[in-house]
Amino acid sequence: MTAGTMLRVEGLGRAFGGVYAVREVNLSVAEGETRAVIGPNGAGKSTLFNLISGHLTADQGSVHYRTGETLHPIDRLSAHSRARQGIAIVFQGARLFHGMTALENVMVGAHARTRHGFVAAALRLPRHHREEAAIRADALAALDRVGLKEWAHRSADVLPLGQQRALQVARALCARPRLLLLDEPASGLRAGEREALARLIESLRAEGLTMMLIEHDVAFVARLADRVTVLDLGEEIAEGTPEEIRGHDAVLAAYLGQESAA
Ligand SMILES: Nc1ncnc2c1ncn2[C@@H]1O[C@H](COP(=O)(O)OP(=O)(O)OP(=O)(O)O)[C@@H](O)[C@H]1O
Repeated sequence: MTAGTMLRVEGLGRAFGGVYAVREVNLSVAEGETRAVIGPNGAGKSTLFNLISGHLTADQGSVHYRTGETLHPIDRLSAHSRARQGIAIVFQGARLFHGMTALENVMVGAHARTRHGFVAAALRLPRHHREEAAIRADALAALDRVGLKEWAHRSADVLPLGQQRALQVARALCARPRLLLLDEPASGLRAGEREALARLIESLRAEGLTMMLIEHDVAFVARLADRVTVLDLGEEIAEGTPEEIRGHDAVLAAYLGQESAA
């Protein structure tokens, strides 16, 4: 069976103070694909993710996303609406809620997507109790999926960094995403923690979840990604399989340029 397209980005552009952070970017991500987005610092990777998730609005271009059988434009939808349609993002360096358990951290994320949300929760309406039980079950399932079930009732503050990242992924999974955007989930992790995260991403990939992943380590990318998009100065300079990208002249130039500037 040929997989359909999950996401199509056309001519996408966004400027800050007259300078393009993302410019004329075109890409398509297939259902079930893991797409890595790489590029030097300031290349526009995070901006691209925020344009897809709706946390930033585009100046130019469009984003189409699969709902049902076809792709639909989502440019006019808020981040909240896009999240409800299954686009989840784990922000770079996202924080956890201190003083809460791992389970509560996941549940707080899930409350934001419910129909009644905090108002019903605060008023303790009956419908809130039904929702609360459902959210709790979803949150426990998400923790189990990332290997943190044993930590559910422990304070999130004591989690090692690698498990904090897994907890962020659990929060995103609790919304039952169809497209998961991970912005540098491995940054700052030690080798063992990176390995655990790689295995988690591999397991989500094996489940068929469509993902986009920002990452600097080319070996990490080669292991996890089906295809790689390379950005430099806001523009897409290459796209291909990890093997194709590794030998690409423009990619090497972008990275070497960054090293010599550093
Ligand atoms: N909210 C903002 N206001 C002003 N400029 C911004 C804003 N967000 C991003 N930029 C600029 O847009 C460019 C792209 O930034 P972006 O964070 O998307 O790059 P990146 O590839 O994710 O970089 P890094 O690898 O360092 O995270 C940079 O020059 C950055 O300074």
